[in-house]
Amino acid sequence: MVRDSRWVDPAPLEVSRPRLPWWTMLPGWVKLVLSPVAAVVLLGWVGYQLGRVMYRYPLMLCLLAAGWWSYSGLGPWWFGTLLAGLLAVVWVWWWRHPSSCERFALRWARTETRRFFVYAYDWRTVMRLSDLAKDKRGREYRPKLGRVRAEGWRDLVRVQMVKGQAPEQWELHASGLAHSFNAQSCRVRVVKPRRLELDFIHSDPLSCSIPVPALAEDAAGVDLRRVVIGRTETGKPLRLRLLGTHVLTVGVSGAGKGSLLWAVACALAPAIKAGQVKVFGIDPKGGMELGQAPEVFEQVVYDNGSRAVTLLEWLAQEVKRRAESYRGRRRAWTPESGDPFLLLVVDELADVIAYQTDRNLRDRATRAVQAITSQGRAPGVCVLGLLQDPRKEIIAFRHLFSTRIAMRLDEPAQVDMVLGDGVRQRGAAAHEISEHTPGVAWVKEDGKREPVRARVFHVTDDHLGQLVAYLTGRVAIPPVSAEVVAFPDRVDERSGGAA
Ligand SMILES: Nc1ncnc2c1ncn2[C@@H]1O[C@H](COP(=O)(O)OP(=O)(O)OP(=O)(O)O)[C@@H](O)[C@H]1O
Repeated sequence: MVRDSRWVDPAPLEVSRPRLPWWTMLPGWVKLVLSPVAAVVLLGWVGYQLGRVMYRYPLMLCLLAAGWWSYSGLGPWWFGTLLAGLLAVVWVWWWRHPSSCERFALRWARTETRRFFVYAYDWRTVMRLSDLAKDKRGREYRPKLGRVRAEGWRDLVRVQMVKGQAPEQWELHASGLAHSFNAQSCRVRVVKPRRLELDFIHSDPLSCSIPVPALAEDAAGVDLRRVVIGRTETGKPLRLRLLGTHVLTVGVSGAGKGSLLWAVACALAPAIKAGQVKVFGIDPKGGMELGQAPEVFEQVVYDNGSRAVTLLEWLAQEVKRRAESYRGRRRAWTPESGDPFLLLVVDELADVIAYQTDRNLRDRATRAVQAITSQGRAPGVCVLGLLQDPRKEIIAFRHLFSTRIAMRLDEPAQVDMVLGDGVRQRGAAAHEISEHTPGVAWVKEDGKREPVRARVFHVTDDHLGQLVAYLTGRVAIPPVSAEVVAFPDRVDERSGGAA
């Protein structure tokens, strides 16, 4: 027997009604009149797509056409012979002249294959799964894949963002994008409104140390706006500005801060010798660093006590004196002013302005450094401060250093403190610099959006010997090489001794 026989309304039919394109509703004669226009538009679209493919993959298309022609026209033997001949030519070219082979053949081939098999192949899936594509009213808005350039160690991929997107969204997804496209890391750079360039990094071009070049002879070649102290990851010289700026370098112990300061000294050597640049130094570590070549300095102090503070206060006075003497005559220091350019190097700045236990000395040192950094740019005085700990309690006036260099650091928060907010998200991961690559650093100048990754020259004791010889005119004494004596064999403790 049926117990509950009440009538229940059937569920409404839950299927979406098919939507026909608008033009199917047009009357037949209108379709007839418009059909030539539609055919022209269709042909134009097909031509545009074909042109795009030919523009993106010229090498691949030429090779495919030549392969098809030789295989079908000449037969498999000829095809195999021509292919082997082509490979042999490329190999010999690469062997005899690798740079031109790389530039004109390998880079093209690599770019087209990586574009096709890596980026174009997976683009749609990766955009959807990373939430960078949007679905609105049944229409998908997907970022467009633009130009790809494979340089071997990195792929540069241009992207056109969808409307309403911000580069910050891409920065948040950078790590996921790197994994999706099998890269070690991904950096996001803004090229122009709506256009981004993604750097997919595959290997580190700065993994080998870079020797310091021979000392220049001519002081006229020293440009204080572009002092070359290393090489960037793109192979260009790393140019550090000293005139009109102050430089703060932060890195853990062993990050290579010493190399950086000696690379600056080597680059300035002709100007130091000619008296156009005078370098002052404070090394609170008892001279372990600056004491290696004291001849570079006009005056150098090996502690953080009253002598260091007196030097700082003298420099602060000099800044004021110059500012007064230039008043009404010139806006900023130039070599024609008659004064030398002054560079103050403070190794472990924290020891001078934070760790000094005598409060009076600490306050005087802090006031003097603040005075030099806030007023010294125009009168030709520059501070190069080296530091291990960038916290606010250690240095509250980081913003007065307009060039900041982050060498290897321990934590991401330290990178933000040194380089400023948002720079780490753009790729400047100084906390990920390997301990096996001392001297690698991220350089950020105020006014330039993009940080630069570079490695400073490796300055060895030999180079320092040459630098001292160059400045003093004395013959360089090669460092004494020690003979390593093997440990004696372990003596049995029971028989009366231990090795
Ligand atoms: N640019 C470089 N290229 C290759 N090796 C380097 C470079 N700079 C430094 N090194 C090596 O790294 C080690 C540490 O360098 P350095 O003493 O300059 O570091 P640091 O940051 O000054 O350390 P600390 O703060 O303890 O003085 C040294 O053995 C040095 O030879």
